[in-house]
Amino acid sequence: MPNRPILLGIVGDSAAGKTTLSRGIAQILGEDNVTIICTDDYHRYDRTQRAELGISALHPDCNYLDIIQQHLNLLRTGQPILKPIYNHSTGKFDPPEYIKPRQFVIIEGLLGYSTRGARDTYDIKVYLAPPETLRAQWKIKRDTRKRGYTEEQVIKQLQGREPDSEQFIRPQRQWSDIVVSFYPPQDHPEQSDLLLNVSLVLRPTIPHPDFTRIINSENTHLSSAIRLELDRDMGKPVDVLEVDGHATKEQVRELERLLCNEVPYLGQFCSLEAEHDVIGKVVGTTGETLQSYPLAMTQLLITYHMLKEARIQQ
Ligand SMILES: Nc1ncnc2c1ncn2[C@@H]1O[C@H](COP(=O)(O)OP(=O)(O)OP(=O)(O)O)[C@@H](O)[C@H]1O
Ligand SMILES: O=C(CO)[C@H](O)[C@H](O)COP(=O)(O)O
Repeated sequence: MPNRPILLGIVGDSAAGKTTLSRGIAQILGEDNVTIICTDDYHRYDRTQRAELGISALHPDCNYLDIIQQHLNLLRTGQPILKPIYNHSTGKFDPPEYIKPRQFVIIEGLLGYSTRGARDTYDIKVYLAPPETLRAQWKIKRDTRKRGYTEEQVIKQLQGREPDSEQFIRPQRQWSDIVVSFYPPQDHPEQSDLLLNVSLVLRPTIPHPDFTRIINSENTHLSSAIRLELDRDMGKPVDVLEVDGHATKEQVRELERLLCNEVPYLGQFCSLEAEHDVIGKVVGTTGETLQSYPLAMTQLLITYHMLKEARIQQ
C-alpha cells in the first residue's frame, strides 16, 4: 500500500471525454480502490445565477479554485473532505458529501491546472484535446440525451463559451504530462467512435515507458498501427505516440507486454487476456458498448503511471 493516495488529474473542455476516461481507469484499477472527484462541484454559482451574471462555468471567477486547491492538498495527504455537489439535472447544489480518499484519486474537470498550487499536487496530469468538431459532436449528443438541452441550445452555448475556452481552458494543455487526442481518420471525417485514432503527446515531465524497443525494431507488424514520433507541443519538444484506429487486439497486447515488463503488477489490473476485460470499452452516447483499442492503449499507459507512482510511494 502506498503511504498516501496517488492523484491523477484529467483536465479538458466540456465533453472532451474526461468522465469517460476517468470511469474507464477506475474500472481497471477496481472501483473500490478509486475515488473520482469532478470539479464541476466547485462552481461558485448555480445555473440561474450564472445566466443572471452573464458568466460561464469555464471562467475561473465562476469556480472556487481556492477550495479545489485546499481539497487536493487534503486528499494528497489522505485526509477526508466535505465536498460540494453540483447537480447537472437541476442546475443547483445538493447537500455536500463527506469523502475519504481511496488508494487512487482521479480529479477531473475544467480548470484543474489553472493554479500553481493545484498543479503541484497531482502525480500525473492528463489533458484531453479532441478536435473541436469532434468535441462539439460529443457535446451535442451527450447534452441532448443526458442533460436535457436542445441541439440549438448546445450550439449556442459552445459559441458563447469559445472566448473562455480559448483564454482559460486550452492554455492548461501546457501543464500536462500527457495530452490525449482522439481524432477521426482523414478518410472518414464523419467519424465512427469505433475507428478513432489517438495521439498521445508524452512530455518529459514524468518518466515514460521505453517504447523504442518495439517501435524502432523491424517490427513492421506493429509499426503499421503504432508509431513513435519526435515533435513539438506548444513550442516544447515532445515524443508523440500515434495509435491507429485500426490497431488490432494483438498489437495492443504487444504494447501491454512491454508495459508489464516494467511494471509487472500492471497485468493484475488490466489485461486484454482477461476473460471479462473492461479495458478499451466505452459506453457510447446511446448506451451501446464500443471496444476501442486506441482507448485501451491510452488507459494502459495512464494506469501504468499510476501503479508505478503507487510503487514508488511504498
Ligand atoms: N474516447 C472516446 N471514444 C468515443 N466516444 C467518446 C470518448 N470519450 C468521450 N466520448 C463521448 O463523448 C461524450 C462526452 O464525454 P464525457 O462525458 O466523458 O465528457 P466530459 O469531458 O466529462 O464532459 P463534461 O466536462 O461536460 O462533464 C460521451 O458521452 C461519449 O459518448
Ligand atoms: O461545462 C460543463 C462541465 O460539465 C457544464 O456545462 C457546467 O458544469 C455547467 O453546467 P450546466 O450545463 O448544468 O449549467
